[in-house]
Amino acid sequence: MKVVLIGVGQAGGKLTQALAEFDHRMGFDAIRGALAVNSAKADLQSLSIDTCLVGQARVNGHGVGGDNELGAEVMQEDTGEVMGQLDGQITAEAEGIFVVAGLGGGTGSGGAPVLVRELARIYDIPVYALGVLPGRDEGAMYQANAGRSLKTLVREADSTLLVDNDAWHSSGDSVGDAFDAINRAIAQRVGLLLASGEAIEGVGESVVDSSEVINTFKEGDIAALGYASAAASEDSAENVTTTMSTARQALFTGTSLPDARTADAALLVVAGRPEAIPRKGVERARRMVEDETGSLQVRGGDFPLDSDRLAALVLLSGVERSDRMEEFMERAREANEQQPESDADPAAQFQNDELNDLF
Ligand SMILES: Nc1nc2c(ncn2[C@@H]2O[C@H](COP(=O)(O)OP(=O)(O)OP(=O)(O)O)[C@@H](O)[C@H]2O)c(=O)[nH]1
Repeated sequence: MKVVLIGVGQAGGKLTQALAEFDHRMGFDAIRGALAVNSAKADLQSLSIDTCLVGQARVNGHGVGGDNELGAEVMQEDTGEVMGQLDGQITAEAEGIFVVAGLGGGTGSGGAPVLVRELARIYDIPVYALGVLPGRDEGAMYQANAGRSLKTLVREADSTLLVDNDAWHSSGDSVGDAFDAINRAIAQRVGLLLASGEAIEGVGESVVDSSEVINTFKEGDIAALGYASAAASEDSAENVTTTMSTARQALFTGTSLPDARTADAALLVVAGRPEAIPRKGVERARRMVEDETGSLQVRGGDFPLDSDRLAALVLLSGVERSDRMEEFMERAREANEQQPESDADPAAQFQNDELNDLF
């Protein structure tokens, strides 16, 4: 699936860069453009992808300090500049746009929904959000910001693929190291999903194509992505059990949103050398995903990849009823009530009482 990525805020920019690097390193070429947008100049300077500074007139390159209403406002004011920079990148071959952001901060949290809405208005291709939920130990402001941002993203985006920072615990010795490890893990999963939806000439019908990814996303508001891999034998007949156990692991312990299991639709992709992928195993694993998610719309297919391992990717669409989502929304609602009354323009993007009717 050929996509253009737009990272908003610090997490969004770093994740976008990690995705572009993974895509390049693997030789996939699914990512046709990558732009980082931020109100903090310093955050953009450390990136090697294209960048766009917004809100200079308001915050003079210093960021919005976790104020996501201000994040929404600066994006609104400078949308034209961002769109101008995207003009040459979103070409006719692009099949989707991903707006990537950490939902707990200011620039990404407030700016991403504004950008998604604007992109959806202008382009005919699907506009997705890739959003990072703050971990449980992050403060009330982060939870409230993420709740408000998510509320708007769900309304504006074709689908919101959520990644929970709590889904990966890293042994990195600093917060920066831990984030880098999380970003690499996310880039690998999302990068494989995007690449697996690329039409590859001369391969069999069982190979996943971009319409299957798009149609799976279409079935729900919030999506999660599971991943696991294992060493494989060269002979596909010996890999039936491995395919089943890897798919189970991807679904039960490897999702980007812990506990996400019931879904409205799902896509199982088994990646590895074509001669090592057992057809019977893929079909059995697909039926297992059907049983476990309770969805009757579970697509399955292969992704030829030159690797000694077999990997299973499970895209789950419509996971808003998961325990983690409900727990997060409850905390976001509580945190939102504790926030001081907003003095922003009532027509502004976020309204505090909106959270009460989420989902
Ligand atoms: N996975 C991941 N999460 C991150 C990273 N950096 C920050 N976060 C998370 O993202 C949220 C904060 O968002 P940032 O992207 O730092 O903030 P911002 O959008 O730049 O907004 P301001 O700094 O307020 O202008 C928090 O919940 C962090 O835990 C990162 O590199 N990777």
